[in-house]
Amino acid sequence: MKVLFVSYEVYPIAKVGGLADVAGSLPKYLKELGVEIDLLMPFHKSIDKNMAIKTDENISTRFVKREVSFEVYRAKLPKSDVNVFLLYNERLMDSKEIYGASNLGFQAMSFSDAAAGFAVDKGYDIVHLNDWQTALIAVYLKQREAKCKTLLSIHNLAYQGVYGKEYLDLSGIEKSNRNEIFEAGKINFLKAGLVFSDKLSTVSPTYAKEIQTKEYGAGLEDILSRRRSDLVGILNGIDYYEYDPERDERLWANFSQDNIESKKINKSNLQQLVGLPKKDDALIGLISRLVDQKGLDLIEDIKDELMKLPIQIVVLGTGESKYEDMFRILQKNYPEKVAARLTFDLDLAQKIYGGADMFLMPSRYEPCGLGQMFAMRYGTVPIVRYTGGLADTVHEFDPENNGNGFGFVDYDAKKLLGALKKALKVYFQPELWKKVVRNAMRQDFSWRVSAINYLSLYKKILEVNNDA
Ligand SMILES: Nc1ncnc2c1ncn2[C@@H]1O[C@H](COP(=O)(O)OP(=O)(O)O[C@H]2O[C@H](CO)[C@@H](O)[C@H](O)[C@H]2O)[C@@H](O)[C@H]1O
Repeated sequence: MKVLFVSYEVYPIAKVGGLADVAGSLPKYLKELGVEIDLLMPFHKSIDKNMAIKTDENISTRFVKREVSFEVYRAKLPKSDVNVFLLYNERLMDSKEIYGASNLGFQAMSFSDAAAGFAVDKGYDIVHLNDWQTALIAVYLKQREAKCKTLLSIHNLAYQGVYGKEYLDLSGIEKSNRNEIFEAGKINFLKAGLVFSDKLSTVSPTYAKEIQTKEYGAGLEDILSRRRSDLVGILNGIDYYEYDPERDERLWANFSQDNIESKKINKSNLQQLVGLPKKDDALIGLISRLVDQKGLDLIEDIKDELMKLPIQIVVLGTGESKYEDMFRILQKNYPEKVAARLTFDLDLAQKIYGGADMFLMPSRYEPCGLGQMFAMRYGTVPIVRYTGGLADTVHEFDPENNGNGFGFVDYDAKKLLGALKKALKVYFQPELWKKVVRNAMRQDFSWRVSAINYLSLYKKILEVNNDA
């Protein structure tokens, strides 16, 4: 079985958020299961030119109205045997930011058209698409009458790639394929993928159900519920080789379930690094894109009450200025309690996962969420809103000492405060706290199980193919 996994982000080559983590790890595990899998991504301007070798191949668009030619580069996914192909066009890749191109819509469309050609030329059986940026591949494959099948994975329904009519004209999408993807004068790239892909998946079972409702469907609930028999939720995993508290060189001290005490060394070093006083207060980490999805307005609502609790907060994130400002001001007003690092820093992220006591993720919606999984792997207890993948991975610590975290259901700031207080109560009983930390560390969030689920899905897609 030959699979082409297509993504705009692949860790460690280019990363903005969780999509990169998935694309940089799932293919490795599928390869171990015997799938012949290659990655395909744009050669973003931010990527070091020396990491890949230029091949003598070029691949051109076939449908988009202004023909675009891409040079094909080749590399290996670091620490693996997985091939990565990168498509480069100097004019289209004109920004150091992954999503900063002057014409991102046209870039994504041209990349998708060329990617469809690449998949056909190389004879892949399945093309695995990820999010709106690659969703048009399903349409272009259909227009090529290609044999290969498609799976579209939704990592975040809120980003859909919606563009004006001129993009529909530019796209070269045939009239017969336009019906559902052109609405109210706009073309919707993600919807095109939802209509034309053979199978659909999203990154947790709960989110798969939620997105069929008006509350979470972001306007696409109808097509998603119509296609529910083709839609599955497969929980993301994390890379257990790359993220291992026993070996992680970014930590000051390594630790394991049997040696949780060493985690304290990381805490005090982290406090020093970010300029917080060394105290026994609970150190809460928050690592996130600072956007509405992540429930940060709940923090804003209770910030004064929060500052009265025996806690310190270390925030690492970039995003909307209203949230960056909120944390900047909190740090200014409470320098002993809040450290805000408004930057993108993978090294600091690991130090926070390793050194914090708790990890805060009060998301409004969360397709899967990786932050809480990294946190648990490093013995950092999650406090979450039970939605999407957070509901599938975090379970309330109870009087029988079962459970790996704390949370709340209603999207309500007081409920968040209540969850934090529950966590603090346990935190100040060190023997009990060790139990919840151990429970969190004992979870298996590796790709082991989920990769097998993807493999079964690939097989199912090909069975459909053979029957046809
Ligand atoms: N400033 C910063 N510095 C360093 N690292 C930072 C950072 N800001 C964020 N990160 C890292 O980016 C990743 C975020 O992943 P998440 O899955 O938690 O959310 P995201 O919304 O990006 O992903 C979307 O896609 C993923 C993958 O499917 C889904 O899990 C998720 O629910 C969905 O919203 C984590 O690895 C985190 O450590």
